[in-house]
Amino acid sequence: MSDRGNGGGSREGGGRAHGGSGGRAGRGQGPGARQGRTGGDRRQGAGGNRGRGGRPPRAVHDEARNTAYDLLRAVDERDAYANLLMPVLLRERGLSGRDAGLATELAYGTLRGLGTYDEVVAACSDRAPEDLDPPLLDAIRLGVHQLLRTRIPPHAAVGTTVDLVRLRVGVGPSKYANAVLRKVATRSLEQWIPIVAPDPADDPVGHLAVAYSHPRWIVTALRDAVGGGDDETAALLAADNERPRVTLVARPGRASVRELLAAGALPAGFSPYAAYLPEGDPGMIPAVAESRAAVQDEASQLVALALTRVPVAGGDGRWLDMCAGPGGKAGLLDALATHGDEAGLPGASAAGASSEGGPTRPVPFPGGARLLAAELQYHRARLVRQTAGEAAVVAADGTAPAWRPGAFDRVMVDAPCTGLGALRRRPESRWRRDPRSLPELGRLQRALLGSALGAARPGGVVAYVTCSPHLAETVTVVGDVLRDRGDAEVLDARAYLPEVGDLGGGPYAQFWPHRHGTDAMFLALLRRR
Ligand SMILES: C[S@@+](CC[C@H](N)C(=O)[O-])C[C@H]1O[C@@H](n2cnc3c(N)ncnc32)[C@H](O)[C@@H]1O
Repeated sequence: MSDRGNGGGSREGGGRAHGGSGGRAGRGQGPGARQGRTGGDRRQGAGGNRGRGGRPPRAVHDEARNTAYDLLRAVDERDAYANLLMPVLLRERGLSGRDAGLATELAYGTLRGLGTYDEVVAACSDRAPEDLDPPLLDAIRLGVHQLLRTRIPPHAAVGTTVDLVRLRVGVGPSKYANAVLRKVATRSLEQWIPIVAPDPADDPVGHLAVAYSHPRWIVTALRDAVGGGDDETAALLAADNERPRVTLVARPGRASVRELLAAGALPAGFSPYAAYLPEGDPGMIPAVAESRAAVQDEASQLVALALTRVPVAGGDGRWLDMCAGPGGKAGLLDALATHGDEAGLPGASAAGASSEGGPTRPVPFPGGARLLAAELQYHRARLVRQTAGEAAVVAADGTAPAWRPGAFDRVMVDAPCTGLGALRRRPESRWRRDPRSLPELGRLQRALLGSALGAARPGGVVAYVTCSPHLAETVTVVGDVLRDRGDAEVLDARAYLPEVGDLGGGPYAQFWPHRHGTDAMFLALLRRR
């Protein structure tokens, strides 16, 4: 993984294990070379795992921890996506129930927290984490996660990690891991943070980066976007470290929230088509298995719904989703276009609101439209076909449109972005994102939004959406495109989401994990003049 990029130098704290004079520890070096670098720690391991007569006992194979470890190695060695690989590993190894839950929690928690953990490791060793052999470092991180963020007893956290290192890395490194972890175990996470993180008075961003395990540039970007100071930034970063709840969408005309509730889901807070699944495999719910319902973040549902609620005068039969793959929003838009917004809005009616309420009042769409879903990548366009059954789906470049200008009444452009709004979902992604991708993404975002406005007819509506709150991808893009084109006006997106509060100062709507429990999704609604 690329960059830990944290807040800066650790301050001296708990006694460091003596790692000797640098050099990489690991399989390449004989264990003898490393013995003694761990501070000459001859004491019994904290796991009590030294056998009689001083000989180490046979390490115990622990399938859940081994699986978590293999996931960490795959993420590091071959850039695997944790949330795609983990289900495969669990299936291959026959892990289910508590073991599957443990393996997943340990792997994802370690990936999220490693920015903090590496600073603690640095304070407990005279070798910098980056000088350690990556397999050893990953195992130690797994142990630190168990010590500092789980209820696993310290002796078990240390003992099982030492066993893991002995089995998977070597006997010498296991002694080093034992020494480091025993030092880590002398303090709680709350006690380590003031020791290893920069002083918040001197370096607030650096402090937050270490305390909440985010790269520094992401802390800066999120702090600018949330605009609420360090306390609110801390709440946001903390929410990024939580496992997101599983939210389902019942696609109108195909499934109902009632059906999802009957299958064990709970009522949702905002979207009339959402339900929360507290536990269990969503794929076991018939409506999900039959693609009538799906897993979809509530903010993703609401931005699609908001686009359909803006009244448009004249015809309203042609909709476009310009960046549709893999098809989450297209699946909902397709169902809304075909069957209408069945759930409706309190106090609004499809018949009267448009004429009586003026052009800004939200209106439930009555149905009878057709969606064209476009996606650049052919294999992702195929996925859209599975979710958007009534839509026409094409593999097409939205910046070089195959459709006539001004052909659509409503256009969704859910632009490619850094994904900083969905860090909760992809545990390793914060370490892989690169701020150097922003200029190129910005060019594409501007081109796509310009093209979306070109595709909308005068009076038609465009939704510009990103799963990132980064200002360079949100307000800056919209502002630049509006200034250059001069043929669109901004609507107050919040007016089309009356069930959601706290969406910011407008006219855009910004969702937040710590405020809404959703991804940090951004929505701008624009009307073509
Ligand atoms: C943020 S994702 C869209 C997610 C999708 N709306 C959903 O809800 O499932 C952005 C998508 O835009 C596609 N894309 C990138 N450049 C594009 C272009 N020039 N034209 C059309 N699609 C493009 C990407 O392949 C990616 O699938």
